[in-house]
Amino acid sequence: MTANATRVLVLNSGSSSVKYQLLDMRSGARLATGLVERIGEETSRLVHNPSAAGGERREAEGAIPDHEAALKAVAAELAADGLGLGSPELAAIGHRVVHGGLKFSAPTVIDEAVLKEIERLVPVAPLHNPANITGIRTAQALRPDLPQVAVFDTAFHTTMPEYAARYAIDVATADAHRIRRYGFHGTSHAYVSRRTAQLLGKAPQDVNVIVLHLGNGASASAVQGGRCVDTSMGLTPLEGLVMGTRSGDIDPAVTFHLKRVAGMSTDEIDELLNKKSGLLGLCGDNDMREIRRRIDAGGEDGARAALAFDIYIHRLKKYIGAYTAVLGRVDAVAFTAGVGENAAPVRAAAIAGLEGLGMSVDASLNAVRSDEARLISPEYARVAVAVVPTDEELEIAQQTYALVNA
Ligand SMILES: Nc1ncnc2c1ncn2[C@@H]1O[C@H](COP(=O)(O)OP(=O)(O)O)[C@@H](O)[C@H]1O
Ligand SMILES: CC(=O)OP(=O)(O)O
Ligand SMILES: [Mg+2]
Repeated sequence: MTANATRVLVLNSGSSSVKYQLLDMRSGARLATGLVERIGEETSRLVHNPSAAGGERREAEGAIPDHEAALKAVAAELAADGLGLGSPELAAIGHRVVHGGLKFSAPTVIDEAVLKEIERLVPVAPLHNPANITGIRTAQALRPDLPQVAVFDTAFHTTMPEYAARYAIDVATADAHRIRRYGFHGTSHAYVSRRTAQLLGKAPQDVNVIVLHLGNGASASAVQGGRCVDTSMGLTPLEGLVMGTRSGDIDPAVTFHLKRVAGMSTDEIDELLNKKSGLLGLCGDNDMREIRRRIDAGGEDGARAALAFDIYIHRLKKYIGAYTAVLGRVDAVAFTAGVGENAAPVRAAAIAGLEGLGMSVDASLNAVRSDEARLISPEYARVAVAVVPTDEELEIAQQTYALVNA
């Protein structure tokens, strides 16, 4: 790596999307940001924004069949602005990797052994790890000389105490198959809990925060003095909150029933719970904007959307209550990710009725639209309620750059 290599490209490959950012770590500039969504459909869309590097924002629609094609399209867009992967200014590529099991509690330079371990974990992150592997392999082929770094969603949760991480099942069976709670979205929970402490003017070690990461995937975590002590996702990103298309918590016997009585196969049940459940399964929509629109329109259709919304909120409230008990003292509740940052009605409904826990939301502060971290609780409130935009890409870039310069 040369002294001029101060840039990091971050790839956040999801099940059907790739988000990316090119950052200059010396100046802090985000030279390019972008997104490929609906990969595998006819209507894939690429949005590329190199405005910080003086380029023009571009949007293209058309079929992008898989993640490899998506990454090649991203590489071509970057190259068109003189920001291509061939640039000598590039120091490293940082990859979000969703499942790192117990092996990886820190960012890791990727070699064949690391890739093999990420591959071994595919059965416990079937929507995510395959996309992450494709991202890594494609980037390696384009720049074999460059360090590629994996930043794991599970890393932040490795501090969970054993009594929070273990399921109450036979220990020998659990250990033989490494069945335990790993937790996900850790990069976001780490960033948001630290940023919340900063917003309160305190050091992370002095603050207890409940972080609610509400995107398409959603998870809650209890962060005590900067360390994660509990989180809602488990062996896989299926447990916990109601999500866009995932059920979150259910009685595990539902799966036996679906198999024995409904005659479904294991793969069909997997698909049902991961892709056809959650808000989508409940009302036919997984986008909170559309759900709010239907509720506002009223009628029978609105009532169906309202029930889905209420189920989503009820689960969220239960986790806020549970993590209040786990933490003992809560200094802040922080809402983040697509729904948490944008959906004021979700924040209002989740906190409504929690005055007994010292939590409330000021309606006019909650209605403000902003990209900044901000408080939405009234001044007198015992617990701060905050909206804190997450920045997984910045966090991944910083961890990647620190590792390759260590
Ligand atoms: N303005 C908005 N109002 C309400 N919900 C929104 C808004 N913008 C985005 N969302 C929600 O955020 C979700 C995407 O969140 P995001 O954190 O980007 O998810 P992911 O990273 O899992 O793809 C959308 O599916 C939608 O439900
Ligand atoms: C782990 C996980 O659920 O990630 P995402 O929200 O990106 O689907
Ligand atoms: Mg996300």
